[in-house]
Amino acid sequence: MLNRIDLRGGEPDPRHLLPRAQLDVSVAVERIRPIVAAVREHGYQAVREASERFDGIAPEVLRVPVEAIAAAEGALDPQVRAALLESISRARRVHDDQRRTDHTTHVVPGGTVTERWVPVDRVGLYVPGGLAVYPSTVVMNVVPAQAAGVRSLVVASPPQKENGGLPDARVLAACALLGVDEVYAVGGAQAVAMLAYGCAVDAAGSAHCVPVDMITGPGNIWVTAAKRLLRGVVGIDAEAGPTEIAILADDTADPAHVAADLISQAEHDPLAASVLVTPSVVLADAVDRELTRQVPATRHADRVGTALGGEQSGVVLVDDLAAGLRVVDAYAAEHLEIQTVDAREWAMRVRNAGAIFVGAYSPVSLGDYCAGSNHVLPTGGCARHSSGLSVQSFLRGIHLVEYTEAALREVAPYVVALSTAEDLPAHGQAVSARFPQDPS
Ligand SMILES: NC(=O)c1ccc[n+]([C@@H]2O[C@H](COP(=O)([O-])OP(=O)(O)OC[C@H]3O[C@@H](n4cnc5c(N)ncnc54)[C@H](O)[C@@H]3O)[C@@H](O)[C@H]2O)c1
Ligand SMILES: N[C@H](CO)Cc1c[nH]c[nH+]1
Ligand SMILES: [Zn+2]
Repeated sequence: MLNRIDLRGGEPDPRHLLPRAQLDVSVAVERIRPIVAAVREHGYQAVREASERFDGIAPEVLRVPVEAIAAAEGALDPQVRAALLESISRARRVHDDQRRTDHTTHVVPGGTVTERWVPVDRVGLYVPGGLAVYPSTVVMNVVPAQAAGVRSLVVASPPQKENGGLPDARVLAACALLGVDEVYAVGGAQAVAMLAYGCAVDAAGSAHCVPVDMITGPGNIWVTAAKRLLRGVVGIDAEAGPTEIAILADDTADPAHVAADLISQAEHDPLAASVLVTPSVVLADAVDRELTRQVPATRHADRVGTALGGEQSGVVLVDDLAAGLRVVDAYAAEHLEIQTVDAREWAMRVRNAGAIFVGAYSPVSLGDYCAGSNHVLPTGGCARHSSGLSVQSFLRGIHLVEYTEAALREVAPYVVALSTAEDLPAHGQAVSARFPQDPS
């Protein structure tokens, strides 16, 4: 069922053997560029046109009334409420622990550098709502932003025809549980553009969205492309696009569980990637049989079949786990499961992954909802350089430089020497001007 890539008996560069999905973010950027330009120029009208085109509904009032948010919470299924509260409480425990304190380094007597951690002022949190709806992503965005101390939080999520053009009711309820009351019924690239550029008053006079400083959150290829395009206008977190799972497994892994985990992430998106890396042909064959059995029975069989059959998914056969480790490191998956003997030891050797799920009882779905970890994670190989969403994502470190007169005098010759070396003598002059009596 899965494409098979055989790397045994050699050491070819695995980066060329595990392609990502054919529609990549750089191609998508060109397609959404006109949407972003239109929102910048025409604001509300362009947002509505794009919503009509891509979501099939364009609410007249983009900002969700606070009464609708409260009503959604009131109508929330008790089981979903309990699950969301548990998810919030576990995520809070982890993210509260990530808070940073200011730190002062005494560089020399009289000379200090203090690092102040200052939260971003206003943040736009994207919550997907196309093929699936994501109340859990409200939790994963809002909890770290609140723990960081962000003052102004706004959520954007696509309008749903089934909810009269409002975002999904469970998404709204999750916002209510977390105390977020600024929510817009906008999705896709138009939402990212609206958050970045702001949006003037709408026909009803109430959709005034003030621009944000930063946009975080996951989304499909179009959302990810818009974040890449608008990076610089606003800050963004890592590119958290179509979901990926890689599983490094040996023949101790249960093939039914491996298959279930591959399917679980493939159900997000036809562009999702599910990759098994193993030295065991026996396991690979057994997983294939399990997929043949399980896929037709799964609710989103079509989407899952497309994702698993795409060139971005497959089984990679390797000589041994050490070779498998090199493959998963080169791939840098959003999620990496390790289902091997000594799983923790292998996990500790991994260099590149958004999050690592260790052993038979830590599947990705646990992390998606209730582990306490964050599920907004880098995709497309961005795990080589970026982290998942955390408190740190919402903080800026600002250096406070404080030198006394004596400390500046002591270092002045070095500043002058370096400014001369760079042919920027005014820099040195700005220091020596403070000590006119000193020999230069
Ligand atoms: N990496 C992560 O951390 C993470 C977490 C959760 C979900 N995800 C991913 O988020 C994505 C959610 O996707 P989704 O589609 O369900 O919701 P979404 O909200 O990301 O996308 C829906 C929006 O896409 C826009 N759109 C649809 N077709 C378009 C087109 N042809 N051109 C331009 N815009 C278009 C629409 O405006 C719509 O509102 C999935 O790919 C999932 O794998 C990633
Ligand atoms: N697996 C997704 C991250 O790629 C997160 C998620 C939310 N809901 C279900 N799954
Ligand atoms: Zn998931």
